[in-house]
Amino acid sequence: MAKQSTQTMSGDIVTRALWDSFVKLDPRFLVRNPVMFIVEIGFFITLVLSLDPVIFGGVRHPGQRAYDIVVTIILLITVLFGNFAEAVAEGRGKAQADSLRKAKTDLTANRKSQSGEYESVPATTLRKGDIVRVMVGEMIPADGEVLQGLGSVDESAITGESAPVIRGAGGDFSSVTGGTKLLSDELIIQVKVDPGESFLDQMINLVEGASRQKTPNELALSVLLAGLTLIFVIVVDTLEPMAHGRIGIATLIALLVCLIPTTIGALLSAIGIAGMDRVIRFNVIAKSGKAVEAAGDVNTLILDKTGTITIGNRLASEFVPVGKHTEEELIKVAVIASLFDETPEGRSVIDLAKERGIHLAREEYTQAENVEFSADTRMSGLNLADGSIYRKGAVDSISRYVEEHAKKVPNDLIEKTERIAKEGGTPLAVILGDDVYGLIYLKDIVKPGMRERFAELRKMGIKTVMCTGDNPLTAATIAKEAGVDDFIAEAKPEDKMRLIKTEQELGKLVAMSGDGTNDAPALAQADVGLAMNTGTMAAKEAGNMVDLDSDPTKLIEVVSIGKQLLITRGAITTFSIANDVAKYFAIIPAIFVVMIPSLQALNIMHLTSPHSAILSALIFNAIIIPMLIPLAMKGVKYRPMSATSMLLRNLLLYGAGGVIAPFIAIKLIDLLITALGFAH
Ligand SMILES: Nc1ncnc2c1ncn2[C@@H]1O[C@H](COP(=O)(O)OP(=O)(O)OP(=O)(O)O)[C@@H](O)[C@H]1O
Ligand SMILES: [K+]
Ligand SMILES: [Mg+2]
Repeated sequence: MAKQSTQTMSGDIVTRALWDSFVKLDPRFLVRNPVMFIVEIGFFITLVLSLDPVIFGGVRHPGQRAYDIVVTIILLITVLFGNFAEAVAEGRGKAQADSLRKAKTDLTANRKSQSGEYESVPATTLRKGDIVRVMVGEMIPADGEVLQGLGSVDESAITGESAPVIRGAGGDFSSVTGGTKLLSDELIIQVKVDPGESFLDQMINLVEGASRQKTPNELALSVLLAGLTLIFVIVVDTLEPMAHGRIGIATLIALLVCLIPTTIGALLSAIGIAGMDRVIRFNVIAKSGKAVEAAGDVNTLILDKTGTITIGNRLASEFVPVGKHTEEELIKVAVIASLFDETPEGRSVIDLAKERGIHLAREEYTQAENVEFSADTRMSGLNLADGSIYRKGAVDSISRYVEEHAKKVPNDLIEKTERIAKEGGTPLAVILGDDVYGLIYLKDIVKPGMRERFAELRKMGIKTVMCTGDNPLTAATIAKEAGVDDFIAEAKPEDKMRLIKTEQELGKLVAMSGDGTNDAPALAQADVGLAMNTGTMAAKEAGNMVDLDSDPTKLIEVVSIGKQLLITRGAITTFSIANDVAKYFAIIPAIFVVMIPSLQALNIMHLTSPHSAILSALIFNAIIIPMLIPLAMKGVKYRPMSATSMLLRNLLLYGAGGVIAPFIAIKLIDLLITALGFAH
């Protein structure tokens, strides 16, 4: 979905946004944005004045109606520009929602009835708990979990990724999404959602902004802006009697609009929407704007070792016998322990054994009981019908198992384990019964460029913690090589949870990624929980973001996007307020020089007339909004650096820029309208 539309604004989006700018003039809608609402009220007042200049009393000046009309038009344009900014930001999401809706229409399902027969029903009638059968070539009718079967699924309607993915019963690849297509085999699926709550429905709501609520930060900023607005309303109101009617109502309204923070008021929601949109274009679904903001504030990043920091394709590269055992004996035991182990590690043991000339047929072991690998036991293997137990697993888990049977592990086990671990490899101990035969050396390498990325994160002030089920020595080697700040080894899923809680107790915001059901509690506990799309339903429900590409390293980019959102908002707020202050100095002297001639000394801008000063400022105030739309949408260019140097740099750039820009622009506009003869 997301990848196809990389353009910032397409023609369709702009046309729709232009129309929406007028729809959004509805005061019932605009009242949610106090700053722009005040501008709209000002517009209504000057509109009435344009019709009857003395409706509120006072005397009619020559040329006043023309002036009032011009002010009215500029005020209307100001509001429209603000609406346009928001509409453009929403536009891309709406276009995406339209294409997602197409994936939803008119699906039928084969639902299992009471009698056990399958009957064809519309997908919209499916309920949580229903069982459906999907045949090759059919669309999967609802979100659910595979109960039976294994097949490849085309998820491009949702992920935009054309390569099919494998989905099957059990394990962490069992969840399927409604609206995707089964390309091979047959699946029996249990429906996990009621109508309207599906992943696709949620995505449509999200990209469309229908469920968008102001985030706590946005709310705080809105209150601040409303407060500033109120102050200026009071200030301008008290000016009125001082001016003894010499300053017209339209001028006072124009002055007010110039002083209140219209720029950030107009762009605030566009910045937030664009931030979520950037995440979506990155094929990550953020369930709320709050999640994206939290990503920007993250202090601690928890990352898995295998597959995140390392390539993750851990392959067996050596068999290391211990004690009195030979390599051949070791290989045989290792192969039996791996016969039905479908993990990459398990398959690679079989492959290496074949290279060494040892091959055993699965068919001879159909009576055996397969013991799947789990992150809790950190072992896998086979129980034969004759009662013999074959296992391979983490050396500490295996050692504990052996010692529980009152046996001692061979003396050379520790020394050989250390050798592998110090090289950054994962040692797996292999046992038959309680007898340790030796080690499998699993090789894994750190992904290229990891060191640089962690250095960037450090510059942003983010601590990275590697969390792994591997032994402390391997963990230390990989941690050093990759350049993470800290690590925990021999970690079980619940240790991640403990780590998150400890960090949070220190006042830190924590981000993590995960895919398994046992990651779900930690994903829910983390401030940013990025669930993999291939993961279980529980994980996807617990996290506040879902990565459609299932790439755990994306957490790093998500944090950068969040930071960029916060920085963009800060930069435009600084610019907006600096602008307003500068406008104050530019136009106030020009206006009051009429009343108090000694103010002439302050009139450094030498604008043609009070009216042209006001109009120039008002025009600048309006056009700065569309000029900043691209920045609001794309975000301020972000370089990793510490928060303080970032703050200083932005204050300098956007603060100083915001002070200087209006002086130059207003002077230029004043010259232009003077040249055109509108300055009176
Ligand atoms: N297929 C397997 N059979 C037996 N033991 C395994 C298997 N795969 C991994 N192990 C062992 O279990 C340990 C824990 O594995 P787990 O997948 O939980 O963590 P990890 O992959 O080492 O680290 P990370 O949490 O970074 O992914 C591994 O370090 C390894 O010693
Ligand atoms: K303003
Ligand atoms: Mg793992």
